[in-house]
Formats: sequence, structure tokens, C-alpha cells
Amino acid sequence: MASHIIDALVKLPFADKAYDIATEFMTEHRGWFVIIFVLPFSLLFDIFFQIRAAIVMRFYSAPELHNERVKNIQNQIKAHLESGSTKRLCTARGGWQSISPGNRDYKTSGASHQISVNLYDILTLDEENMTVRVEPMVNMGQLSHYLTPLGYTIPVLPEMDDLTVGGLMMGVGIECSSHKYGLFNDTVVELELVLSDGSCVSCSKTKNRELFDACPWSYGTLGMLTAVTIKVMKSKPFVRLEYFPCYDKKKGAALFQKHSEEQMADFVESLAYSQHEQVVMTGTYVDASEVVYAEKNSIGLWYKPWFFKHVQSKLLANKDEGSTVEYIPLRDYFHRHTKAIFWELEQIIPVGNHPVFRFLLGWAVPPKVSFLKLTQTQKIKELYETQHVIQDMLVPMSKLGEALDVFKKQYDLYPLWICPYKAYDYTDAEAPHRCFLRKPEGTKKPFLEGEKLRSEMYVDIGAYGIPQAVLDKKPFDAVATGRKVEEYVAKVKGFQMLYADSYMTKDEFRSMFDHVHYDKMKSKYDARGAFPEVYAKVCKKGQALWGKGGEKVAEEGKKKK
Ligand SMILES: NC(=O)C1=CN([C@@H]2O[C@H](COP(=O)(O)OP(=O)(O)OC[C@H]3O[C@@H](n4cnc5c(N)ncnc54)[C@H](OP(=O)(O)O)[C@@H]3O)[C@@H](O)[C@H]2O)C=CC1
Ligand SMILES: C=C(/C=C/[C@@H](C)[C@H]1CC[C@H]2C3=CC=C4C[C@@H](O)CC[C@]4(C)[C@H]3CC[C@]12C)C(C)C
Repeated sequence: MASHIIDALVKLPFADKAYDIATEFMTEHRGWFVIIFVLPFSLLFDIFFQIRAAIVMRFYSAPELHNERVKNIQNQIKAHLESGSTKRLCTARGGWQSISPGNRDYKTSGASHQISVNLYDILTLDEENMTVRVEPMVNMGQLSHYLTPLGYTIPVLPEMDDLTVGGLMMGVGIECSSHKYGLFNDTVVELELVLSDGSCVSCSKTKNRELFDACPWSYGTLGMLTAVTIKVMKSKPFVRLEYFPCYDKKKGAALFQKHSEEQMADFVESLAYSQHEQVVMTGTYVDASEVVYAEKNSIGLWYKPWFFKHVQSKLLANKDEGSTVEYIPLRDYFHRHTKAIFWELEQIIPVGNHPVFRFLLGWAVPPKVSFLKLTQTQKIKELYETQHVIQDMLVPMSKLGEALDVFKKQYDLYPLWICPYKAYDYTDAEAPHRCFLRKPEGTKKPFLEGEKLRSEMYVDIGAYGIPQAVLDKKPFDAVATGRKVEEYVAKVKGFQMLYADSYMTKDEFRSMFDHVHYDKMKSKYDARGAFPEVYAKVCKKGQALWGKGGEKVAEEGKKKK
């Protein structure tokens, strides 16, 4: 019905003209378009979803429905296998719905067979074992709304409300508690997956460990995730946040490294505003009774300035390098960068941090990333690809200063997000290979001593915005620049976070990420290649390989028939 109406409208004589006017408005007046259309739709969508989640939690037994929904996924995969189709499997979540900036062409090119994974619910909170079992489409906003009032949190709660458990588990999730707990997947204790033959399995450190170890960074290429059990820990209602303004790059990097390695603080983060200026922040959970009310700051309130602007004010006001302290409600802290989408909203709604805008419309931001993606015109997409950078790189902590110089030379954009990450090494005689994340080689002091688990401290540097060269109207080659940064990261044995554009060749990719265990698991659990290779899903050059090689699945399917 809807498609008939659209077809009829398209045939109307003024349709082309109307389309051109709309596209021009969406491109040239993006800010107004976002304020008038994207903000209200984002709000309505969120309200609908919150009501839905509340009803499901209250009236339906999600665990029982869960088993039926998993059966449905098994049936979809079995039917695909039997159909003899050569198409590779991926989830049916639209490319525009994902937080990653790209649109995932394999979802629209017709090359994939898409499996509906309608799994949006929190299943059980186990207070005895301190875990929460959730379905993969549960997002961070839903989890923090549910857990914070109960006095719990998950150890690594990545910032943006719409990030999903499935995407963070099969991809990567980091937050400024990662200096203690590692990545999101390090806090996961059990997974449930539907494999390429349609069977449903659970895996953990003690059950099917080899599969469990292979899932992080596998981007849904080993099976469809259907449930995730995550550790929970007690939280407190406030965070005592201490801001340390730094005016010298060496001192800034040293202070950040010290706080990350000391592990006294529950959260460590830094925002760099220029080559020399950064604000290092350390946060600690505190009870309401410890809050100094004169220093309380509910940064999540609608009229409050954007967090990165607020942090910058510490730098401007405080040239003497003394630190200042604030007490921030926990949920406000967890989602401190959500309102301004880190700092990306400034380019979309330049007046967004003006006090008048904040008072009148501050409650309506941020627009949903998915709706921003959905309403990008071709021209905007091209601008984001060629004149804008969205990139995160993990490098060994000892290289922080050097890496900041590389970012300055190649991208020259600020603020930069700086977040520590403690990479645990769980390998033992039974499972000697660390999957995807290579063991560091040749660094002087690869592992921190005196701990039960060996580990190495890394740091994530995130660059989001327009490079100075573009602002100065000088030439900027996004691909060449991206390649140079990738080369540097590979040289220092770092890792690219793969949610954004990656230009690596297959060999470079396989040399950055350890495939020994992954290849084994791929042959064991997906020998016919029902799912694509991870390279084909995440790297630009790999996406050309997406459709190729599904023949084995088809043959197998025909034989079965
Ligand atoms: N703080 C942080 O750590 C941040 C991380 N990110 C990035 O964004 C990603 C998360 O974004 P989000 O939109 O939630 O997820 P995405 O839709 O981007 O999914 C990420 C990957 O996980 C796969 N996946 C998701 N759900 C399942 C499932 N149920 N079974 C099998 N595979 C699955 C997807 O496969 P498919 O393509 O088939 O759907 C995709 O390859 C992370 O991976 C991270 O790289 C972004 C911002 C912040
Ligand atoms: C990985 C981290 C954080 C990343 C975010 C800052 C970016 C992740 C995805 C980015 C975006 C996706 C799509 C967009 C649509 C465009 O029309 C506008 C830009 C954007 C909203 C863009 C903005 C930055 C991201 C949200 C860290 C935390 C590890």
C-alpha cells in the first residue's frame, strides 16, 4: 500500500522539482532540517521505545518469549541453508540504524541474506551471581535506565544511548572505565549464539571456550548472537570528577598515563583541545552523603552547556594547573558526551550550545544518530567521507605522546578523545592464541607485572571532526591521510577500531589482527562460509569480496534437500 502511494507521488509532474527542493534544504540548511524534523522524530521514537520496554518488563515474561524468538532465528537460518542461496548472512538491522558512520552497503546491495534479530529485551538480573542477561538489541540507554536506580551498573558502559549490546560484543566497546575492566567484551561471561547450521549454543570461559574467545571483534561472522550475560557491579549515585588542566603535552600525557596505570580512579579520560592543552579527568563513585552540594553539577539537565565546552572552560579559567572537583549524578556522567554527540553536533547545529537554544530546545537533543544517517543526502555523505574524520585508534600507552603528534600532523583537529584501555591476556596452555588482538611483541615492558592476569595498557585516541586543512580550504586527501595513520598504528602494534572507514588491504588487516584462532573457529563453526569473513564486513576493500564464495553454502543446501 505504502509503496503504491510513493509510486503514485513519484509520477506526479512536480515530483522531481519537489525532490530537488527537499534535497537542497536537507543539504544546505542541514541544521534547520535537523531541528524541525529529526529532533521531533528522534524524541517520538525514543518515547515509543521506552514505553514498549516498560510494558515488556512489566507484563510479559521476556525469558519465555526469548526461547520462541531464538527458534525463529534458527528457522530463518535453516531455511536459508535449504534454499541453496549463495548469499551470505548478516543481521537485518538496517545499515542506517547502526551507530557506525558508514551505511554498510552489503545490507542494501542485495548480496546478503538478512536475518531478523528482533531481540530487544532485558531478560534477567541475577543479584546473587551479579550478572544481567540481555538480548543483543538492548542498548546502553535502556541498560543504564534499568540498572542505575537499582544501584548497579555494568563495568564498561559505552557512552552513547543507542549503542547495542550485540554491536559492542561482536565489535568493540570502550569507555573510560576500560583502564580497569578492559573492553565491553571483557565483562561478558556468557553468550548464546545460533550457528550457521541453525543450532543454538551457549559459550563461556568454561563451556565451548574456544568459540567464546573468538567472538569479540568477529563482527557477527561466526554466528547470530541471541543473548549476552554481562557482569554487573554495585555503583554509587554520584561521580566525584576531578579536572586537571594541562598546558604541556608531555606533562599531560604523563599525568594521563599515571592515573590510568595507578587505577585509583574508577574513570580516567582526557580531552585534548590543542597540541599542548588537554584536561585530564579522573572520576570516582561516591554516595550522596559524600557530595559537597556547592560542587554538585547535574550536567545532564537540558539547559547545561555541552560537556566538552564545560571541560574546556576549566582550561581557559585555570592557567595555574590547579585541579577542580565536581559531583555529577551517575547517569549524567555515563552519558556526558551523548547530548553533543561528543562534539559532532556543533557542526550540525552550530547554535546548539547557545544558552537560548539550550533553554528552549536543550531537552530535545541529541538527534538520533540513526535518523541523522537516514536523512543524509548524497552530497552530505560525500562530505563526511572526504572532508571529515571519524576514527579511533588503540596504541600502546607508551606511544601516547608520539601518536598525538601523528594525529596532529595528519588530521590536525580538536578536541581529541583520549581513553585508556587495559588489554588483558587470558591465554593459557589450553587456549594459547589471543584472538584478533595480537600479543604485543618487542615492546620494552609489554606486560604489567605482579597481577594475576597479564595485561598491557593501551590508549584509544578518537578524532571526530573537520581537519584544519579543510577549514583552511587546503587540499585534504581522506584516504591517503587515513592510510598514513593506519600505517603508524600498525607500526607501533596498535589496533584500529573498525567501526569507521578502514582502508587496509587484506594482508595488512591480517597482520594487524591475529587470525590464527579466528580461522580455526571459522573452519570449525562455519566451514561452508554461510557468514562472510570479518575483513569483508569491516574494510572498504573487503566489501567488494562480500558476495563472493557463498557457493559452498549453496551446494551444501542442495545436497541436504
Ligand atoms: N564507545 C564505544 O565503544 C563506541 C563504539 N562504537 C562502534 O559501534 C559499534 C556498535 O554500534 P551498534 O550500532 O550497536 O552495532 P552495529 O550495528 O554497528 O554492529 C556492529 C557489528 O556487530 C554485528 N552484530 C550486531 N548484533 C549482532 C547479533 N545479534 N549477532 C551477530 N552479529 C551482530 C553487526 O553485524 P551486522 O552488520 O550483520 O548487523 C556488526 O558487524 C561497535 O562495534 C563499535 O565499533 C561506536 C561508538 C562508540
Ligand atoms: C567510537 C567512539 C565514538 C564515536 C562517535 C563519536 C562516532 C561514532 C559514529 C559517529 C557518527 C555516525 C554517523 C553520523 C551521521 C552524520 O550525519 C553526522 C555525524 C554522525 C552523527 C557521526 C558522529 C560521530 C559518531 C557518533 C568512542 C567513544 C570509542
